[in-house]
Amino acid sequence: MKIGIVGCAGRMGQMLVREVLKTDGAELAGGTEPEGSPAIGRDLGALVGAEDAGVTVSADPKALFQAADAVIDFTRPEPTMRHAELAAEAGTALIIGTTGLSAEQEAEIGRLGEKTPIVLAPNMSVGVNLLFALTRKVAATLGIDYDIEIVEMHHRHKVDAPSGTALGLGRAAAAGRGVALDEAAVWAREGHTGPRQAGDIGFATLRGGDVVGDHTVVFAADGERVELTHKASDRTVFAKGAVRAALWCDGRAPGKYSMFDVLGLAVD
Ligand SMILES: NC(=O)C1=CN([C@@H]2O[C@H](COP(=O)(O)OP(=O)(O)OC[C@H]3O[C@@H](n4cnc5c(N)ncnc54)[C@H](OP(=O)(O)O)[C@@H]3O)[C@@H](O)[C@H]2O)C=CC1
Ligand SMILES: O=C(O)C1=N[C@H](C(=O)O)C[C@H](O)C1
Repeated sequence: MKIGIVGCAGRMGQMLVREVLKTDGAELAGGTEPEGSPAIGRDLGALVGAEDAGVTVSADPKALFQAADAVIDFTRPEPTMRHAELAAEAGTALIIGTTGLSAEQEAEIGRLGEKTPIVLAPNMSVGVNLLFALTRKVAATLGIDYDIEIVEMHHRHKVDAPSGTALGLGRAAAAGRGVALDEAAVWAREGHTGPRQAGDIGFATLRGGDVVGDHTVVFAADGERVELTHKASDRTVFAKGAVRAALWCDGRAPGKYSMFDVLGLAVD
């Protein structure tokens, strides 16, 4: 399967290039970066410190979507939306790891998914997808007496908050309680906030250093506390999940899919 990487010089882009190069059944179709990037014209293998791959970085996503069977996108919301349009036009599968998408943008991706398979997931690691399922189950089991708080920490370069994964954990907790996240979420606290309201789902965001991605869901009651934690120490876990999703799209019917679909995890 020919796989293209948009944003191939980014932190995740480089991991994805390396992962495609070492995956059986996957071939690198090319990569893109924005116009003016110093990476344009460089061999993709050399870009990531590997042997020459025989394909170069371009600023032409349209050509990449025409050449590839699947494209993986870990960039920013605006280019991701353009890439989703190109995927739908070319009938190329698209794997989206970009976070910080608005509800409207996610809905538009759903519409474009009617034309081609699109996998959209805020976290492609197996461990975090299991954590989504566990969070939903624990929230449903423990009930309203257990206050839910979601804490995440990421590296100093991250531009969106809370992380896409923290939002996903919030949605899972809300689903376990049978409520909508928007009605329960407390995104941050400052000043004289008054006491915590029963049913709130609180978020706390930490940024610093080179932290790859830590997430904890706290269920705090009188007399005890349950904590579910995932810590990513290597971005390879996300790249492996994304390449697995791209291969999973081979021959797949159009649709908007999640990593639960790719991993065969059941939602109950
Ligand atoms: N779903 C998951 O499992 C994970 C998701 N993420 C998400 O992935 C996204 C990227 O993260 P990260 O790799 O750390 O960020 P980086 O900033 O390191 O990488 C983003 C890359 O995209 C490039 N880019 C920007 N605009 C375009 C464009 N129009 N065409 C092509 N390339 C473009 C950037 O180029 P330039 O720098 O020149 O602007 C940069 O190289 C974030 O939203 C992050 O939250 C991250 C890890 C895991
Ligand atoms: O920006 C990152 O680095 C990460 N972003 C994703 C998110 O927002 O949840 C996933 C991972 O935690 C790393």
